[in-house]
Order: sequence, then structure tokens, then C-alpha cells
Amino acid sequence: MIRTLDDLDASGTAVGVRVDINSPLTDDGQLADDARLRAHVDTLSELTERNARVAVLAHQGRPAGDEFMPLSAHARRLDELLDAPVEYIDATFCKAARDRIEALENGSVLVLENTRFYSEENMSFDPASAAETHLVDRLSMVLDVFVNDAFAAAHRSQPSIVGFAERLPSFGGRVMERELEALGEIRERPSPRVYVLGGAKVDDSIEIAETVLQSGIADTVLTTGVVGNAFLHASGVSLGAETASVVTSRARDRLDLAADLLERYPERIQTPVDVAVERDGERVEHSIESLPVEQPALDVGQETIDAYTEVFEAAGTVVLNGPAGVFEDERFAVGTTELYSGATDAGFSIVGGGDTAAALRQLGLSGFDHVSTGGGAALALLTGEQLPAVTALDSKT
Ligand SMILES: Nc1ncnc2c1ncn2[C@@H]1O[C@H](COP(=O)(O)OP(=O)(O)O)[C@@H](O)[C@H]1O
Ligand SMILES: O=C(OP(=O)(O)O)[C@H](O)COP(=O)(O)O
Repeated sequence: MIRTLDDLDASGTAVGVRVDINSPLTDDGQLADDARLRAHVDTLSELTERNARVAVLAHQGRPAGDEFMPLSAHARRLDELLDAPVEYIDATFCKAARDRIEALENGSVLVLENTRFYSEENMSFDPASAAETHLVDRLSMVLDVFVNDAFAAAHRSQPSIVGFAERLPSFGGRVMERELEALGEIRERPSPRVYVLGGAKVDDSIEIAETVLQSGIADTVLTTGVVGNAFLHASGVSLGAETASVVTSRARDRLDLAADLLERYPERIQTPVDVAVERDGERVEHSIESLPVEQPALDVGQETIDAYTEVFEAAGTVVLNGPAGVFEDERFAVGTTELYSGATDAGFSIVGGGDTAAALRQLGLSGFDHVSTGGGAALALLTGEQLPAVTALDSKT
């Protein structure tokens, strides 16, 4: 068990809070979505209301990526979202940043610059080595305690995620606490547990399918999206050249494992029984028996939706990751809309994933028991892994 804000006497202390506000951006560098910022309001408000001096640590994008940007827009948005004053400095751990942290008034917030502007933050370290990095070493001089609220980055072993717990009294924030509570005890969630794996990260999903089936975390795996097409392809169904090419471009070396899983768990993995393609501008559905077709399969068909929805009705827990089709085009958003709405009928429903969250917002879908702020982190936890951020917090409790 990690320590939480309930265990922290925050008043007057300088608290470093690692958040994950890595967000989609518009072409001119503005925030396209502020869901991850809103998620951290509880933790940040609680600390300012308790008179802490708060230094916010966060990343945005990856080096050389389109979304590798400063955190100035994020700081402006946090200033709107929080009652406390929020300042921003385009420095992370140099003397100027440390001086600003020391000059902070109780109950105010300073957003430090993107941690990934510094090379060490883009590498993996064990906690003891992470504690020796420049970022952790120098910030530890001016911080009294550390709060990790960055659940969505908790599967990374980067200095700002795992290093501070070695140097400072460390606590999990409210997002971290809620996510671990909802996702950490997956084996204790009611059975049958059904994992619906869709989207386009085919190799990752095949590996997740293996882990959750083998460990018994999932009773059944339902496949949709490119993942569903990949399982069909692996089972020997001739989908047509276009769909096969999407599958093979997304699945580098895991299709053999998919074929193996279908043989090992024939009763526990389901693949689509029909797909939807575009013909003359219209959505047209084809049963698997009537394949191959020339056009790419862009969604699951109605019979698949019905069959999977029936599985949800008897499910204790449903975990969904990845859209069931190309939801960006409304003709092919049917599978995603119907399956995600259907999943809310299960005893307990959990959804996660960056594109999945965007799909839910775009399609106006809600009513889940837990919507995770994390994609990779949520799935790692849902396969029973312990996350590096949690290991670091745990070891110092
Ligand atoms: N049948 C399909 N063919 C092509 N792309 C698809 C298909 N089904 C889903 N996708 C695409 O998968 C993408 C999202 O997948 P992914 O990144 O794995 O999701 P997440 O970020 O939620 O884990 C979307 O852009 C969607 O258009
Ligand atoms: O957006 C994130 O992960 P996600 O896309 O798996 O939800 C986190 O900010 C982690 O980012 P990273 O995958 O660049 O380490």
C-alpha cells in the first residue's frame, strides 16, 4: 500500500507534484483536450487548500515528435481550472527554477518546464540511479516532499517518476490512488471477466491477450478493430488484400502468437463474424464466409455486435481498450458506439486508452464504472504487472 495525501501534513511544505498532462495539441500548439488537466484538479486543489507550495512536474510529447512542446499552454489552463494562482517558468531544475520554488507563497502553484526537455528524463533508470539524475538531485534541494499523481506515466521508469521516492517522503496523489483502486484489484472484480481488445496496436494486444488468458485474469477475449482483423487473418480467413495489408503493417511479429492463442483457447477468444466495408460511399456488411472482398474492413458488423453484446450481458466485468472500427468516420463508428454502450450493462466496466478516450468524447459515450486516464499504464496494470511508479512509492512506505 502506498501512502496517500491522507498521510501528508502539507501545510507550509514545498511539494513536488508529478502529473501527467500530456495532451493532444492543435497545430498551433494549443491544448486540443484538457481531460488530463482536469483529472489532476483534485490533487492540486487539495494541496493548495492545505497551504502547500506546489511545484508541478510534467512532460508533453516525446523528443522529435509533433507534440513535444513547452508547458505554457498547460499552465494557463491550470490557472483557469484552479482557484489558486498558477505561474509558469520555462526551466525545470536550474537555479532560476529552484529560486522560484523557494519564493512560492503558501497555497500557490508553479508549473516547471517539460521534464523531457532534459535527456535523462527520456531514459529508463532503476530508482536508486534515477535519484542521482540532475533533475531529481537538484529539485530535491528545494522540495520537502514528493507526490506522484502521474498514473498515465506510471509504467515508465523515468527519473521524475521513480527517483524522488529515494530522496523525499513520497505519496500517491488522488488520481494515482483512484486508478490503483479501480484497476489494481482486477482479479477481485466479478467474473466472468471479458477483455475487448480493439484499436490498432496489434502486437501489444496479442501479447495482452496471451497474458490475461494464461493468468486467468480474463475468462474471455473479444477482438475488434485491426486487432480483430489480425486474429481473423491469423486463423486463416482470407480477408482480402487491403485488409491483410493493414494487418501485416500493424503486426510485426505477433501473428504466429495470435494463431497459437486461437488453438490454445478456442472457447475463450472470439473473432468478428462479420465486417463492414465502404462501397459506393455506403457502409456495406459482409459475413466472414463471404470474404474476401476488395475493400478494407473498417468496422465490425451487426452480427458481431449482437454476439459480443450477449457476452456483456452475462459478464461480471468488462474491460475495453481500442475502438472497434474507424470511429473517426461516422459510417464506421457503429461498432464502437454499440459495443461501448453495451458494455455499461456489465456488472463493472472499465475503459482506457488515448484514442479510446477521444472516441468516447466524440461519440458522447459515458456510464462506465471507471474511465482510466492511462492507456499503456492501465493495460500494464490490467495484466497484473506492478508499475515502476508504484514499486518506487511502495518501497519507501
Ligand atoms: N478496422 C480498422 N481499420 C483501420 N483502423 C482501425 C480499425 N479499427 C480501429 N482503427 C483505428 O485504430 C485507431 C486507434 O487505435 P489505438 O491507438 O490502438 O487505440 P488506443 O489509443 O485507445 O489504445 C483509431 O485511429 C482507429 O481509426
Ligand atoms: O500518454 C501517455 O501514454 P498513453 O498514450 O499510453 O496513455 C503518457 O503520457 C505516457 O507517455 P509516453 O508513452 O510517451 O511515455
